[in-house]
Amino acid sequence: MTFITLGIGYEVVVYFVGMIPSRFYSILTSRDIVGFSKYILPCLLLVFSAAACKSFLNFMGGLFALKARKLLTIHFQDRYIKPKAMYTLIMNHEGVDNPDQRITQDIDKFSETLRQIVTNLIIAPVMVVYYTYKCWIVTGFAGPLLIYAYFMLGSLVSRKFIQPIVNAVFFKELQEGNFRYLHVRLRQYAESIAFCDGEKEENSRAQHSLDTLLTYQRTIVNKELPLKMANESFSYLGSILSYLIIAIPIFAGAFEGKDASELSAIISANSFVAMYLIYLFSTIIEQSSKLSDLAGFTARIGELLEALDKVAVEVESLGTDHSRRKEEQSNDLIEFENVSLFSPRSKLIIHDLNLKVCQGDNVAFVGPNGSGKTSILRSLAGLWPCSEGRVFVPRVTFGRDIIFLPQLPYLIDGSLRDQILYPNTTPAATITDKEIVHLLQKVRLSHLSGLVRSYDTVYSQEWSKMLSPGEQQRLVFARVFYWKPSFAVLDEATSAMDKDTEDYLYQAVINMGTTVISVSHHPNVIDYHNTIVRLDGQGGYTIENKEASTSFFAA
Ligand SMILES: Nc1ncnc2c1ncn2[C@@H]1O[C@H](COP(=O)(O)OP(=O)(O)OP(=O)(O)O)[C@@H](O)[C@H]1O
Repeated sequence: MTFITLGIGYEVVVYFVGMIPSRFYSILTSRDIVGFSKYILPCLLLVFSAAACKSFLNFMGGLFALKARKLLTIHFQDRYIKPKAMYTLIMNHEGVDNPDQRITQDIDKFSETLRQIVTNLIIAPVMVVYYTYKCWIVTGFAGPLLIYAYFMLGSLVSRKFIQPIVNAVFFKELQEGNFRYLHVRLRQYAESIAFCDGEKEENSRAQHSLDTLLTYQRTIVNKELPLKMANESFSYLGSILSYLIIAIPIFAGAFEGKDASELSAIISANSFVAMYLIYLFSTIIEQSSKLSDLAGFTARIGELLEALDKVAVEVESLGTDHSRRKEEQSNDLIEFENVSLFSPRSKLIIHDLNLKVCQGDNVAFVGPNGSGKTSILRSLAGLWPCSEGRVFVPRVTFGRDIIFLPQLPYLIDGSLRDQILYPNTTPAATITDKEIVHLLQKVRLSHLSGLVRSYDTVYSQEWSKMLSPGEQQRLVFARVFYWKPSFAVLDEATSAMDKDTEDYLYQAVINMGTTVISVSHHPNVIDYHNTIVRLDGQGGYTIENKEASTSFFAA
């Protein structure tokens, strides 16, 4: 409302500013010195009011863009960063490129372009009606009719040039995302690249990506040229049209009997009305190039929104599949019942897996690379749906019943305290300094106390520099000792540790009463498990335990 009020206020002031020349003509041609000096002050006031209104309008536009970005980004983040949605989107919807870029950049550009358009267009329709009326009073119906016909022609021409730009903007943003991702990866893998002397190759890849991006950018620049030419010609022709329109009543004899000074004042006042009406239409047409950008950003944001709608349905079906529990299902049991699983590329991972994991029954999944060990854990976590059968798991509340540690330790941007508490699902979860010292001792990372400034000092990328991969795995392992879950699912979570620490940590977790479900290639780790599930990579498996050993093969 403030925005609209300011806009209307500005237009009213502009109207009076527009009348200033006409008033001066009249004062000067009649050599009225008293009138002249009296008119200076209101004239200055009008000019400063117009400047103030325009500045505040711009300021409000800034706030509008900020609000639009905030609302949209929060909406997208809430739908994207939620259980399983982000993972499902990235895994199953590869067509939706760079969702991160759409959320962090495209929404911002969308809001900024929208602001420019809205600032110019929010009150344009009202003003068009008002100035049509004013123009009609002076020129009769012929003036507005000419201007409207002119406007229609202008819109048709610019419309023809907009569509190709919309597509180009869409693809340019896609390449923008790819280019940015390439640089993020360079930073992430700087050490590996340096070890391999891969800089030359990386440089040529970066160059290629930049070339592709610039080709699209160049396409936009090319396609904007005819649009800009049409819009500019439309604006300049418009100023001539205003004199054509004011000529109508003059030649029709409407101002017969007026002397030259009166006539020049009338021409000045009336041509302003016609000119302003044309200016309003030109402004509307000029927005077309911004509209094409806006349409490009809208397409990218809209596509993500549609994908998130589909993801919500997919996640819901995952949820019903996964968390259905038997009446008699106990909280101390994980059960795979006739589970068959395929990868997203339809590779058979496991056929008809039947396995009960009771408390104290430590299970290890073993098998060659790519045989599907992690995939089975994905079905356990509810990330992949089973094509047949069900996985029954205890209530999945992180830290109480089940905890997953992947092979790549995930360290957050935060303090040491945050690292241990992650993911801090319950606001009540806290840890004292004494407990931190104790946990660090437990995972053999006592020296970390000396490396951090305090347990609450926030670090981001420094974590990966402060700690080696094995140390990062140890730090993440501290979460198991903090949460003391019934089940710990460890997917090669100790693969980078030395054997001694690996043995020590496995022993400590089992002594704590936590049941471990592991994936590992290390024989010493496998020894800590009483049930071994061996995958053959073809969908078949064998189960070995202390009492007996059974074999199952894919049909
Ligand atoms: N997101 C995915 N899309 C398509 N196929 C996938 C995906 N993730 C895994 N796969 C396929 O599923 C198969 C099993 O992968 P998985 O990661 O479970 O193997 P793994 O036994 O844990 O291997 P490793 O011992 O190397 O860790 C692989 O052949 C892999 O190509």
